[in-house]
Amino acid sequence: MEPILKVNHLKKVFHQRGKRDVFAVENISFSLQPGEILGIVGESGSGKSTVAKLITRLVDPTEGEIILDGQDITHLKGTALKDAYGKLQMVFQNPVGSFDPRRTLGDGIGESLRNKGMSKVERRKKAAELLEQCGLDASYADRYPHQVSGGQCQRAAIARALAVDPKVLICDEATSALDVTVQKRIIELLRRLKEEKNLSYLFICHNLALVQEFCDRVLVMKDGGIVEEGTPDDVICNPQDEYTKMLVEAVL
Ligand SMILES: Nc1ncnc2c1ncn2[C@@H]1O[C@H](COP(=O)(O)OP(=O)(O)OP(=O)(O)O)[C@@H](O)[C@H]1O
Repeated sequence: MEPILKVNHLKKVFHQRGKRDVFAVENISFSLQPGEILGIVGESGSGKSTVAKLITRLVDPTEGEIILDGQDITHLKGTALKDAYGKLQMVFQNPVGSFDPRRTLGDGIGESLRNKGMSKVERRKKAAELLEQCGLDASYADRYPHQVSGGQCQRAAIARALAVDPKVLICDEATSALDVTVQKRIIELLRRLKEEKNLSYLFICHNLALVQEFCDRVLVMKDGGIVEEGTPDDVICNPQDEYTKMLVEAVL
């Protein structure tokens, strides 16, 4: 099967004026299959978020290529990049901060549909539908981000990500700010949506237990590189790499 996302020899060096360069991501390659949930773990600073930002082109790679659904998107710009990004969306750790505080959740969810030429009425209808798919009553469309709980806001953020019918969701610590029960419900929601919409997830998470429960495969990152890769049972229960062993022991 053709991977839905493929990353080849990706590298990112941050140049900082008057300071040493930061080698955040060094020559990493991996692929994500359709319908797969691929976890990325690693200690703080190992480069996980930079990988997400490179794939979503929030930052430009120093070297390497990013192939999304067969298309090389590494150097796309402007409208071409926007079009390609209909297939890929991101869900962040802090849902409240990811919405404009002066606009309702419904407006936030409908924003990306405006570019598709949808009328205001159609956008409202679609936002309500998406909220319901994500387990929230349609009336939440009229609430502001500060008027909902963290879990509800994350559901709205997932609804917003789904508005453009993506194929891949990148979840960067998407459940880390939520308490354990809410986290569990968001995971259940992501599981259900994956089946219903045939999504693939890149799931960046420092919680190894959650990765073990949720992911099909996991990459372990250290100092910008991948040091181990395999099923969560293999990597977490039987780590081969010394760093992975240390990471697993640290949470036991
Ligand atoms: N814009 C930037 N400029 C300079 N250095 C950066 C920049 N963004 C990230 N870095 C550095 O790149 C390295 C990787 O950071 P990154 O945020 O990808 O790590 P992470 O594994 O996601 O960490 P965490 O789990 O704490 O979020 C770190 O040393 C970080 O300080």
